[in-house]
Amino acid sequence: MKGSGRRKLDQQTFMAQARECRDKGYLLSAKKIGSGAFSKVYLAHATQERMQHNPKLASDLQGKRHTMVAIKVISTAEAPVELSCKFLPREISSLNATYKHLNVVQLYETYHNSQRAYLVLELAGGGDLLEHINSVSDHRCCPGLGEKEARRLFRQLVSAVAHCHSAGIVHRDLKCENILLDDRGLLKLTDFGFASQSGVKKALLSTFCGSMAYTAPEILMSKKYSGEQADLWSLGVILYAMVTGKLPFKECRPHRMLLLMRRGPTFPPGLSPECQDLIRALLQLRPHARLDLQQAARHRWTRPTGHAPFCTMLSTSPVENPGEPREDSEPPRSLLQLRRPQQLGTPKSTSGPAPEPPDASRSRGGGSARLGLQSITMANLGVGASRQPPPLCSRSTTQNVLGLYQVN
Ligand SMILES: Nc1ncnc2c1ncn2[C@@H]1O[C@H](COP(=O)(O)OP(=O)(O)OP(=O)(O)O)[C@@H](O)[C@H]1O
Repeated sequence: MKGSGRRKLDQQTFMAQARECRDKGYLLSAKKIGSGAFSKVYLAHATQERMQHNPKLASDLQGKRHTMVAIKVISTAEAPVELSCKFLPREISSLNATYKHLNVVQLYETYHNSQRAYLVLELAGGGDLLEHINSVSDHRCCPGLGEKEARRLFRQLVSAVAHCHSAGIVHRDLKCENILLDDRGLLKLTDFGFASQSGVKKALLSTFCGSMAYTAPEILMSKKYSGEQADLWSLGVILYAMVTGKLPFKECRPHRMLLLMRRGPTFPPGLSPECQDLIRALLQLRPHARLDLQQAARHRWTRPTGHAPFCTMLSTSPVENPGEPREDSEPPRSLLQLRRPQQLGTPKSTSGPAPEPPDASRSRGGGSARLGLQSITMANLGVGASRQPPPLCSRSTTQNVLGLYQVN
């Protein structure tokens, strides 16, 4: 279709979406604040009438003193059937199960027709953690966030993940792109499309999920795994990315990735020994050897001497815990500044052959990532043998987080 024809169709689609939202009590703005493979996320306003009919929305927006929400519009008619039948229901039920925590994006309501599904979400207008790390790195002319800010965000992240786990939800796709910030600098965990309901039995899982750079070794090895322990590994990768502006292990080929994991992370000079210790304790090859969430929350880096105890942090009750004030001087970013770098907009597919992502480590799993892994075991990776000191980082293993999207 020619450019003008495409634009006209897009306009008609948008008008239809705006009408459908208005009928439900939301005023859709033309401001697109994000997109996925089959979804677009718009800024919208809830009408007073809608708030009167939706107590979740009313209580939350009154506290925030605005009427803005984010509406995620999913083109179910165009998407693979798996999305409507599997990933979308999973996302909705996980968001319902994790309602309500200050650091997990809230789902206010959903509606759908034969063409589209709509998710009315809490607005997190401060961009994602990846953008934040990159912009702070540029600002400081030094990769990564300062440890003080990283600690503030990490505490909120641990709290969010603990809340999900206590609600029986394992995320399985924890990564910087799935962590949003709001205008107050509060962290909001999102994108539960790969989440799994672990239930009471906490059965071991076997599906390959997530993005390779954040994926736990046991998943790369196609082992049955505990979703909780796999999430802990991803937390270690995210913390490393926050404090260094880089990924600890960067390889497209799973077997090479496993070798890097076995060697362990290397750290830039100047990073505190406490922070290094916490990262190492999360990035343990043996899932059982990883710190659990309670231990991560009590670790001396997370809660240095003089910090108020953070006992409310791991509260399992589904109520808001008090947010922590921003300690850093980074000003909150306004919605007007919200944008995604061009290269982040590459569509991702939830099934079938994905359009080639800019970097394979960003693509979401799938069978191909497991090829050739069957013969790799903890034993031949040398787990348990004494560790060699990690080699100096080479460029390929310490790619700047931004660089991830520039590699083909
Ligand atoms: N609640 C929100 N507030 C602000 N922005 C949001 C919100 N939810 C999503 N976004 C923006 O929209 C983008 C796409 O959202 P999301 O990742 O949920 O869509 P998706 O269809 O699951 O994407 P993918 O195809 O990558 O899985 C996010 O990266 C983020 O920038």
